[in-house]
Amino acid sequence: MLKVDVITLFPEMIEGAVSHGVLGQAVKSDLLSVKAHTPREFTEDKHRTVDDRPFGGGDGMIMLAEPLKKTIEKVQHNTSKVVYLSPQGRTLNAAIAKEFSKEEHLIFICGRYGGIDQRIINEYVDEELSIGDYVLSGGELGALVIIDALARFIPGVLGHGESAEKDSFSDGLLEQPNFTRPREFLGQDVPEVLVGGNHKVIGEWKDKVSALVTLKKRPDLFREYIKVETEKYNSLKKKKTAAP
Ligand SMILES: Nc1nonc1C(=O)NC1CCNCC1
Repeated sequence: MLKVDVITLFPEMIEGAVSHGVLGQAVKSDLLSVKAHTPREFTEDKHRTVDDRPFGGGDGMIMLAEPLKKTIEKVQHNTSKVVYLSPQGRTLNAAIAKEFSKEEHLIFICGRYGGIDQRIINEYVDEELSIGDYVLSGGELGALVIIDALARFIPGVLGHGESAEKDSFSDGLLEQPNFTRPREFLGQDVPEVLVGGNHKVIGEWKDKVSALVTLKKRPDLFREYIKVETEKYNSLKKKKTAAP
């Protein structure tokens, strides 16, 4: 079972978010463990200080190294992967979420204020990860986005018949449009093919429309998809011609 420890000044943000929906069910079913830890537990002064002014001046306070060190060392063991949420990291995508879902133990460090002391990054952080090119007030929402995205790749988390492999982006394409009852709404009908019951034809329709939606909305993704599929085809062809 993948174990996730989140180091945050606001543990209730994490605890609340992982107790609902798909994530809540995954935790309840012991498919995933998510625990939050605050560096304030490891402060010794009466104000429970976790930040201080940056050397060299500048805006924003910096999270102190000592309470972070103690919190990390409380949860860390030899198979831990320590991830710091930061705009300076590589940007999250489905492939990274899938990669992370295979880890044994993830520790997410959520910075607040201006960030954390660089010596913590140098000493403990295996990877910085960003959820996008913008600045948040804290790393907690980033950690939750990653936890939600990676959970979908853990076997058993999604319902029967559902699979993260069919999610948008997982096969490199956006998802086709979805419909449910009624058959007609606001003068718009459900595509006939989807109510025809022929699963082969429905699957072909979904694949075609998924490619068309991607071409229209994300031509960059579509170009990458064509490149990957062409490489797969060429490699298969090479194997066939090489085979005795
Ligand atoms: N973008 C981001 N992806 O992950 N974290 C991000 C972020 O903006 N973190 C803040 C940076 C300034 N200090 C508070 C946290």
